[in-house]
Amino acid sequence: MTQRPLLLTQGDPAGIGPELTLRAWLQRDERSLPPFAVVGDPAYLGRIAQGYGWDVPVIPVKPAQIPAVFPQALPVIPLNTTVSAQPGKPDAAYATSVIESIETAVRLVEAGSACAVVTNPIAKHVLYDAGFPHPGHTEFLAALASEGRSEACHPVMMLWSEQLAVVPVTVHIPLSKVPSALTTDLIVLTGRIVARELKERFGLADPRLVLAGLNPHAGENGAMGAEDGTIIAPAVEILRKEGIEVSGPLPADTMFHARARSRYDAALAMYHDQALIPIKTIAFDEAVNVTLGLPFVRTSPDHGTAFDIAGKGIARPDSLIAAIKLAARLGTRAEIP
Ligand SMILES: NC(=O)C1=CN([C@@H]2O[C@H](COP(=O)(O)OP(=O)(O)OC[C@H]3O[C@@H](n4cnc5c(N)ncnc54)[C@H](O)[C@@H]3O)[C@@H](O)[C@H]2O)C=CC1
Ligand SMILES: NCC(=O)COP(=O)(O)O
Repeated sequence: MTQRPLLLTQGDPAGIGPELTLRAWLQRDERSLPPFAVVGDPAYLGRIAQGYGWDVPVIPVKPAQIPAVFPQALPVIPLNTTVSAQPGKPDAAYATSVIESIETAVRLVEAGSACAVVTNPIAKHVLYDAGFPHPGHTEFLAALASEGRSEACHPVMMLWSEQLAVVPVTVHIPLSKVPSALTTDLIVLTGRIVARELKERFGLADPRLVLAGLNPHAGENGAMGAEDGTIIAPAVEILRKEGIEVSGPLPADTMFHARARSRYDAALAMYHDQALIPIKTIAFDEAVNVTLGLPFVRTSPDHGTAFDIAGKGIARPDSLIAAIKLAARLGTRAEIP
């Protein structure tokens, strides 16, 4: 069996993605990383490596050449657009290259040339300035995956680590819009996808889910908010009837300590920060963002573009490396003989 390589996207060229990618390649042996290539601008990556004095030969390749090149050089699938960004100085002028990189990586994975996509961080506001219509990677990847299908993919964001896995049911929307966006149907759909993929992709025989409440004390019997009883509790009932092991709604403030975490495999949170604060507090350097509900594997580091430290050589590659390893593990299912 030959494992197909992974494809890393360029991410925002002014962020820490390029330097982390170079560092990951430098650590390929000590961290036992599978072969990967970047979809990016080889000249730009070469300049970043040179700026740090890192010995990273960068070689433009076609997908089939990645495994042979990877041991000696960082393989790069060249973009049509060139990049001349300055680390730490985001600019919407590079949005075309950012989007082209993601789209090319997805198409190559769909064509079977690679087994998974690992995205480097993008700054959403920079892409919005250039007219990008999707909230983030998660929704853009689902839109790309849905093209030509009769039914659109429903993407689910999961932040995963050995200690904790969390899923925000609503994602990149203002807090004020969360109560109206939260429906029993949305929670049930999310719970089904999480249960199915924890089984099929992560290999858990009987995944245990918990659902957080939305309000303090999960609503305190309705005195502190109605949604826990009227929207979340019915979703728990429906999922249970479908044979999924699930409990909740639980008060969110007491479900993330170590003993509570030992009782479930994934926690569904009702909004972005309810999910991401606990995992980034417990496992900032190890956690991985993985998109469920897609027909291909996509992972990403848990952090963003970190413009404040880009170009300083101090960004830690650990979460990107964890994302590469998880993508390889999940992508193994799609291995070719
Ligand atoms: N998957 C993605 O594409 C993601 C993109 N973002 C984007 O990133 C941009 C910046 O977001 P922020 O909230 O500032 O979060 P951030 O994760 O970029 O930075 C938060 C803090 O953590 C530090 N940090 C982040 N990664 C680090 C690393 N590998 N090593 C050492 N320190 C690190 C940064 O220096 C900063 O002080 C936003 O525009 C957001 O849209 C945020 C999260 C994920
Ligand atoms: N806070 C998580 C995040 O922003 C990741 O979003 P996405 O780009 O993976 O959709």
